[in-house]
Amino acid sequence: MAAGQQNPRLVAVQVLTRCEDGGYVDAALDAALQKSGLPAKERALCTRMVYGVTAARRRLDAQLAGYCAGKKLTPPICNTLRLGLYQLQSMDGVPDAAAVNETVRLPALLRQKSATGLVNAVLRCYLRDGKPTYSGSDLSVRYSVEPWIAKMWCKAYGEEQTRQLLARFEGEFPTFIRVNTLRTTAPDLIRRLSDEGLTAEPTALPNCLLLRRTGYLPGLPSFAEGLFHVQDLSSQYCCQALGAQPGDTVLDCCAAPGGKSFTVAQYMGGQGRLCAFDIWAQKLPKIEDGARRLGIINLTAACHDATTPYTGVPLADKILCDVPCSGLGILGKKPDLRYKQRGEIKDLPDLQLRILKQAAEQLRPGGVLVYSTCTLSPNENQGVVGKFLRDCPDFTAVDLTGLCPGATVTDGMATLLPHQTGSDGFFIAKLKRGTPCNR
Ligand SMILES: C[S@@+](CC[C@H](N)C(=O)[O-])C[C@H]1O[C@@H](n2cnc3c(N)ncnc32)[C@H](O)[C@@H]1O
Repeated sequence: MAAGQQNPRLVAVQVLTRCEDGGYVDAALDAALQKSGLPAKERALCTRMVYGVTAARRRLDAQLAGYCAGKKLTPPICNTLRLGLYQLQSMDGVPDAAAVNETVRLPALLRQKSATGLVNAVLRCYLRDGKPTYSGSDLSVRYSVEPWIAKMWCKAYGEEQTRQLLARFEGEFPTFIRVNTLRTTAPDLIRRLSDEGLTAEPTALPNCLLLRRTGYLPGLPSFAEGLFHVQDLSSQYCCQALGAQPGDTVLDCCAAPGGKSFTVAQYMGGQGRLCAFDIWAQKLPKIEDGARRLGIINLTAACHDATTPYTGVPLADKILCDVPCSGLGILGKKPDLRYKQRGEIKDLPDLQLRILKQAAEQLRPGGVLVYSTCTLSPNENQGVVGKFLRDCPDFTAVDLTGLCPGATVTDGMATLLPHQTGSDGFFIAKLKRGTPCNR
């Protein structure tokens, strides 16, 4: 490492320590990497370490407890030990000797030199023991989630499904993209991406492609030309469920950063009216920039709190309520969500129901509303829709059987479990408003 250059492990420990008080890993890492001046390869290493240690934190702590009993650890030293153990367990490309030697240097760099001996002793002892893996039967420790999450899933899906679901979150998640049908076709985009060195494959869903190898996608000429946007398969099924048609009036109540609005606009063939709302004005430029890049001309982005009436907005043919949620379906991509406390998300079902009921007021008779989340929490999913259907008898659930291969459909509503669909954990309910004669 050149003199004065940042150390990727040091940056990783600093980010991990900063996030322990509740900061978001992705934001803290982005900010630290920008300041760090690290070259691309070291940035990738640092990123892998931060995400990996975060995803395994609960299990690493359980294992470290056996080596550090009775020792008082400061947060930076605790994170140094987690990082050391993680490298020895999960980073095949880092030789054991390098993992230990580089990690043992960190206490001095963190101005906690007195902990050097402890870090050295713990890591060498773990190596001498033959790098044992966690041998307990507690799913929440083995797969590193808060106990209430494992318990909730065992109750909802059974223990074996929960094990498979949690194991899936430890693997790599593929990248899916959405063909911009306003500008190209799937076969043409596949050829174009191949010229740019990427392998894209069709999926069961038309115009959804799976990328086998990815790099920095926004750097591709085809991206700059607006031929696609990145969007998970589950989100694309959600947009398909809405069934927007050219000429429709469509509201997207919780639209930022805009991925689903863009796909819906493509189903609309650029014709009709698409209002993309979000409560945060600072998020609107992301929607507007994306729409501009993709050549979408029938989308208007505006600031609106979806729990309040939509004044001056026409009744809609289709409404998408992709509500704020606990995100438990995307633990593989956002590892810090594994440690959400139940209390932090207890108010979400109430907010989600208020957003859904307000949207319902804005739907024309005979219109269709899709309620979706990227969480696997029955309270936020079937619980909210169940209450809605009881309170709003002019709505019925449209059966989503057959929408997405591998999805579990109960009472017409689809739950997408990642180990069954190969995509994000997701929930989709399609609700139709009766026409005056059948209300
Ligand atoms: C799950 S995200 C939406 C993702 C988006 N549909 C997409 O596909 O790109 C939920 C969004 O709801 C917004 N939001 C939260 N509370 C809201 C409210 N009361 N009214 C409108 N939007 C809200 C958040 O700012 C966030 O952007």
